[in-house]
Amino acid sequence: MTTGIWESDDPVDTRRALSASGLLATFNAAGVLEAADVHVARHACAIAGEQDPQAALALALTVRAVRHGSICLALDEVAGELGVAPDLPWPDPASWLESLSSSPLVTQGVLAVEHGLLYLERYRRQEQQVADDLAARAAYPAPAVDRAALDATLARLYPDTRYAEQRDACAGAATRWTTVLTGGPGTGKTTTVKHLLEVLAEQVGPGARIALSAPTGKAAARLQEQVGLPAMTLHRLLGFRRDNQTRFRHDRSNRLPHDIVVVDETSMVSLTMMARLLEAVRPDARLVLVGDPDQLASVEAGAVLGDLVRGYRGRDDSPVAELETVRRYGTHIGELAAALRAGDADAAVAVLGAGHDEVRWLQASDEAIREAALPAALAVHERALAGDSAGALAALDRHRLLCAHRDMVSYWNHRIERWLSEATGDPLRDRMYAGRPLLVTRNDLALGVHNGDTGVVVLAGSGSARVVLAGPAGPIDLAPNRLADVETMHALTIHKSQGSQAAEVTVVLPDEDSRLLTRELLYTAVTRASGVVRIVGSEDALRAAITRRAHRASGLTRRLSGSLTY
Ligand SMILES: Nc1ncnc2c1ncn2[C@@H]1O[C@H](COP(=O)(O)OP(=O)(O)OP(=O)(O)O)[C@@H](O)[C@H]1O
Repeated sequence: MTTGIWESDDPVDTRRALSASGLLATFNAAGVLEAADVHVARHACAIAGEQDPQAALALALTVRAVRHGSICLALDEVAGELGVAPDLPWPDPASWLESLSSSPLVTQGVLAVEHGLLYLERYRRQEQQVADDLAARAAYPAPAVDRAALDATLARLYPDTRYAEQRDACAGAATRWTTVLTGGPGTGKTTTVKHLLEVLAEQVGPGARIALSAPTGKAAARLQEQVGLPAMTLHRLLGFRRDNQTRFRHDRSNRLPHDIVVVDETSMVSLTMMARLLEAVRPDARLVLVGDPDQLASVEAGAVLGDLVRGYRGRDDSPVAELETVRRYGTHIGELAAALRAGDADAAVAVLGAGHDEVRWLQASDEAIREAALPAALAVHERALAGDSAGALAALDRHRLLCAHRDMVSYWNHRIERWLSEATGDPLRDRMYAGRPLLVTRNDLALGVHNGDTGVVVLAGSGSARVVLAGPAGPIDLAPNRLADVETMHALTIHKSQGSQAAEVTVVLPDEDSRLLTRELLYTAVTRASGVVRIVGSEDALRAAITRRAHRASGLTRRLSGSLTY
């Protein structure tokens, strides 16, 4: 019997491509390919005049790989990696690859084969561009450095050797055009960014133009709050274009004017965005990429930050500065995060089982979730009814309930609304009830709101409902009917929580056999908490999460560590 990733006998399942035949139909029926993969492959083969079913299968699997976050596909590994259906008619990898090299799909620029890896040509080009731009930045004549000023400033910021890794990171950023600053929670990334900006602004001189940026509105708002300088989303920095979703106003022919560009939460930057950023930053501008490579990668394809860290490892000229020492002493969240990063399940179980107030482990029950989530929902509701926008937004950040799966998010959203209604006596009949926590799910340029922004419905003085969103430059107040794309946020997927933090976080683990349950997912969830983290789930689920890695194939690490000269 074949075991698919998703299997369905339902004839109206939208993942079934009913018009498919041959290999594509077989792999679709087995749950390996979804309808979208099949349709793209069939369409491209028809246009290119490719009739070989194995070539169509290779293309469909590459589309599938990109859909799952990879940049490319290793044909010799795909069957093993999927771990499914050994009795499916997988072609022999060597002859499959061989025949692909002369496929019209390759000669007509749909697919590309490089070093045994299969790419959609667009992603191969972007990956090469990222490697080339980084190489060009490294080869550009090094910035002129005022050594005396640098040494004096570093001595003032770091009077002793306690923060040597931060000092080295600042010194490196002064002497290179590109810096990749990495570290887990509480290792001092924010403090280092502040210091590094001081050092770089002094080196550039009066009037230095600084851009602070992050991939999401929420992350940009947090960066601005922490650093005390205006920050914006990467999309805004690069300049939205209404006519094109993946191109920006600033590019190679219209570079950003800034002398210093800092990007926070770089783990969330996709390959496409990194390519756009690198082509827009002037070669003689300092670029500082900050992030935690152990977190979940971007929603779109690529895990660029992790690739950069691995690709530069061991190179004398590496621009990577790793902060390894946790500076928030006594934090058990830090211990748990370190255990997760190291993949040490026993250590994670020990920290969680020790009964610390800061890190709690609860068996799954409605009561556990109710106790964790209801007080925060009540606090938001109370402030919202009082018309206190700032208080409601602050209460919103007190607690996050995080789940792996979207269906669990809607389940808990309904449960919490019911508990809230019972506790307050408010039937919450109105869709936009006071205290409804909101997550924006689509950018709206006209309103200045971004996918990922959070907010709350607040009762205004007139008694009418208003939506108040936490924007980078302060609260954004809107009439509810102006926001079409919002979801209730009593609970949130871990993916959507990336780039945000809350004082308390409750993580509901899915079943141990959930394919979403990976070390990166759990690590990302745990590191969203600044004060208290609760894990709700079984030991089996916890251990399964720590063992399973989120793998994203790309050739960037090899391009960076390979034969390229810098
Ligand atoms: N050079 C330093 N001097 C004094 N205190 C420091 C220094 N570096 C870090 N700290 C302290 O350590 C703590 C963590 O630092 P910081 O907030 O910069 O870390 P972070 O990596 O940005 O954390 P997070 O990812 O959780 O936001 C803070 O309380 C900060 O004040």
